[in-house]
Amino acid sequence: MVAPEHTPPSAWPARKPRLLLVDDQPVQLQVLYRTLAGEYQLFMATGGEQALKVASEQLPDLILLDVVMDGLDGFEVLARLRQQRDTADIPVIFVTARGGEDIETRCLEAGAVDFIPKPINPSVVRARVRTHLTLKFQTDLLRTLAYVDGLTGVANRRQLDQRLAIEWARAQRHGSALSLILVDVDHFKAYNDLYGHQAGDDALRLVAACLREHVRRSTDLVARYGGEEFACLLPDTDADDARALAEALLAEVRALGIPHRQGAVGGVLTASMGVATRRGPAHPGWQPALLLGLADAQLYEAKRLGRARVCAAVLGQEGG
Ligand SMILES: Nc1nc2c(ncn2[C@@H]2O[C@H](COP(=O)(O)OP(=O)(O)OP(=O)(O)O)[C@@H](O)[C@H]2O)c(=O)[nH]1
Repeated sequence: MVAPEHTPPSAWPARKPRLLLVDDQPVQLQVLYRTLAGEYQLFMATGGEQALKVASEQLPDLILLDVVMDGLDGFEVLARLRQQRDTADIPVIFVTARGGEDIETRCLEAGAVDFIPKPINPSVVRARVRTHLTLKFQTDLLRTLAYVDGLTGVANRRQLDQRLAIEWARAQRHGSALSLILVDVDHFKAYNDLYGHQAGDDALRLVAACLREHVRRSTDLVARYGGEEFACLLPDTDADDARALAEALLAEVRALGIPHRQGAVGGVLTASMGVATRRGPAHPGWQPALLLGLADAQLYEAKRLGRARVCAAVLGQEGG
């Protein structure tokens, strides 16, 4: 059975999808507006520069872009959208009067997902917009499933490994600092045994949210590293700052006040932290695994010394 047109496919978000309509002729914009108003949240631009500005401010789900415009034309706008990280993946449908024979091919080769000829047929526009939004939202969903931990909503191990490789290469290139905090919940097996697996899951969600709330720089990453273990990747963060942050996280996790009768201290759930920092000039033999290994060794040391504490070490020359 075909779903009625007003039933959004399941990958669609609960909010109204956001469309940016771009045409330098107000009459054409109005036609598009009348065709799509109601079902979508619409933004409009009457030129290329304005389109780029609105796109980066509003991050629409889909852009309907006129090809022939004064100033920046549609091809230039699309090329610039692709150069910006935030707008690079926004699908674009070109809308244009039939030009030369190869215009459709040119539009698709430039990276547009589709091409709609003017004068537009409203039901064709609505159908194509719907199709491309569905593809876009399915892609978003797959990306989320591939890179986000299902239980806690923070990054998963795959995302951590990829970001660590990127940040490691950057730190080596610039000789900049890169820190990693491994956070492991203390006596978590006992917690599960005492309070049940469901309560264990809830506790992991609370700890993840706590880490995310306090690891705040836009370049930082909080990830679930394994069962009851998390990682905080901190680019451009030297040993002292990383240690201070780890101490703060230690206090914040404890301050959650999650009761744990067999916890390490104070009858509440705590975590141990292992911190590793790389600094100074690049060393050709160094690999990201070295930073992970060092953080892991520090975590082990924190556990060995009685848990609910921070241990830290540095990879690289002193004062580098
Ligand atoms: N509820 C829940 N438990 C999990 C999850 N992942 C791992 N665990 C549990 O976490 C526990 C980890 O136990 P251990 O590795 O022995 O560590 P621990 O009991 O925390 O002891 P220390 O780390 O030495 O303080 C195991 O019982 C796992 O089953 C999860 O997603 N949900």
